[in-house]
Amino acid sequence: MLYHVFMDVKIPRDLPAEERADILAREKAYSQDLQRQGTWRHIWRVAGQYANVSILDVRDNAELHQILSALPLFPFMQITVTPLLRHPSAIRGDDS
Ligand SMILES: O=C(O)C[C@H]1C=CC(=O)O1
Repeated sequence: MLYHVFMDVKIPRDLPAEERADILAREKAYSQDLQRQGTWRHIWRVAGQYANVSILDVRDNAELHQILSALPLFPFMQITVTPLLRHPSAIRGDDS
C-alpha cells in the first residue's frame, strides 16, 4: 500500500548540538536504508519549510506505524498520513 506522509520537523531550540547532530545522522541513515530497500519510495523537501513529503510503500497501517514511530526524529515531528490508491486515469505503470 502507498501512503503520502507529510513530516513537519520541530526540533527544540535548546536541544544540545551534539544530540541534534546524532539524531539527524541516525535519521538520514534510517531513511536512506529504507529508500534502498524500496520501502521509502520518494522524499521531497517542502520549499520554505523544515518539512518533507514522502511516499512510502508498505504492507499495511501497522507496518507504516512501526516504521514511522521508529524514526529517530519521531519525537520531534508532526506527521500526517494519507493513504493512496491508483488513480483510474493514471498512465504510469509504476505508481500502484
Ligand atoms: O529532514 C527531514 O525532512 C526529516 C527527515 C526525514 C528523513 C530524513 O532523512 O530527515
